[in-house]
Amino acid sequence: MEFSWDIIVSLGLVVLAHSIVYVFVMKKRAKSIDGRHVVVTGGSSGIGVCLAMECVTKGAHVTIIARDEKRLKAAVDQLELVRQRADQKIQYRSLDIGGDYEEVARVLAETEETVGPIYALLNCAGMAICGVFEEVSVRDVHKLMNVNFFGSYNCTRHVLPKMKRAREGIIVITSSQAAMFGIYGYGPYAASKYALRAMAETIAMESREHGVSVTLALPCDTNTPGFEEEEKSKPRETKIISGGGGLLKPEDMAKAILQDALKGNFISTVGAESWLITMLGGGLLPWDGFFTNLLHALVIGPLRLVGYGLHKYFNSIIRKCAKEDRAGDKVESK
Ligand SMILES: NC(=O)C1=CN([C@@H]2O[C@H](COP(=O)(O)OP(=O)(O)OC[C@H]3O[C@@H](n4cnc5c(N)ncnc54)[C@H](OP(=O)(O)O)[C@@H]3O)[C@@H](O)[C@H]2O)C=CC1
Ligand SMILES: CCCCCCCCCCCCCCCC(=O)[C@@H](N)CO
Repeated sequence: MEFSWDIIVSLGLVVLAHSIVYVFVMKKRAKSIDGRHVVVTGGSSGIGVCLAMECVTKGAHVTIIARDEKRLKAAVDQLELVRQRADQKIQYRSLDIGGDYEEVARVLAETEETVGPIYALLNCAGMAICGVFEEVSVRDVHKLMNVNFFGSYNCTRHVLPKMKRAREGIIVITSSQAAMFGIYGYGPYAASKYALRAMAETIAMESREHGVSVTLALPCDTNTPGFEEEEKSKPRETKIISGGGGLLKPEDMAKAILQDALKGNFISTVGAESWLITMLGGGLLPWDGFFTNLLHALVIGPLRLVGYGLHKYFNSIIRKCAKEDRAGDKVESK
C-alpha cells in the first residue's frame, strides 16, 4: 500500500473527535447521595472525617464509625455544622472494625434499621506502623492486618451482598501509594494495603454486573493526626522517599475520593506524582473506561524507564543514609 498522509491525518482527526465527544458529551454522570445512607469508617479523624463532611454537605445521612467515643462525638459536632436539612441523620457508632466479624455485622445491621440500607460504604479506617522488617514487632504486624485489611474486609463483607441484591451501591477501599511498589520501611503496612488493593480489584470485577461500583483510593502522604503519629516510627529513608510524593491536605484527598466514587471511577489519586506511581505500579488495573485505559497502555513503556530511574535514585538515598549511619557508629565507638 502506498504511504499516505491523508489516512494518518484522517485517523488522527477521528481519534480527536472521539476524545472531544467523550470529554464533553459522554462525561460520566455522578451519582447522588442526597438522602441516602453513607457509612464512613475512620470518620472521626483525618481523611475519614473530611469524607464525612463532604457527604453531609451533599445531603446524605451519615454514620461514622471509629473506636474512640470522644473523637467521634467531636466529629459529629463538626458534621452538624454543615447539615443541609433538619431531617438529615448524622450519627456515630463506636466499634473496632478489625475485631469480631459478627459484632461488625450486628452494628452495621442495626444502623441500617434506624437509617436505612447502606448505599455507600466508605472504608477509610486504617493505620500505619513503619520500620524495617525486623524492627516491626510481630504483634504490630497482626494489628496492621487486623485494622487495615480485616477492618475493611469485615465491613465490605456485610454490605456488598446486600448492595448486589439491591442492584445499587458504592464501595470505597482506602489503600495507599505504598501499595504500588515496595518502599523501604513500609513492609507490613504495605502488605496490608496490597491486600486491600487485591480485594478491591476483585470485587470491582465481580460487582460490575450487579450495579455496584468500587473505588480504590490511593493517597500519598496526607497531613492527618494518623500521619503525625506514624512519622514517629518512620525511618528517615522512608521519610525522604515518601516525601517525594508530596504532602496532601486531607480535605483535597477526601474531595477527590468522593468525586471518583460518585462517578464510578476505579482509581482515585491526587497529584502528578501519585498518578505517575499508579501508572507504573498499577499492573493490569481493572477496566476504567476506554480513554483512561488507552492512556495507561500508551504511557507505560516509556514510563518504566522513569520508574527504574526513580529506583536508582531511591537506592542512592538508602546508600547515603547507610553511610551516615556507619560514620555515626565510628564516632560513637571512639
Ligand atoms: N495520612 C496518610 O499519609 C495516608 C493515609 N492512608 C490511609 O487513609 C486512611 C485514613 O488515614 P488518616 O486519615 O491518616 O488516619 P487517622 O489516623 O487520622 O484516622 C484513622 C481513623 O480510623 C479509625 N480507626 C482506626 N482503627 C480502627 C478500628 N480498629 N476500628 C474502627 N476505627 C478505627 C480512627 O479512630 P479510632 O482510633 O478512634 O478507632 C480514626 O477515625 C487509612 O486507611 C490510612 O492507612 C493512605 C495513604 C496515606
Ligand atoms: C518526578 C516524579 C517524582 C516522583 C516521586 C515519587 C515518590 C514516591 C511516592 C511514594 C509515596 C508513598 C506514600 C505512602 C503514604 C502512606 O501510605 C503513609 N503515609 C501511611 O499512611
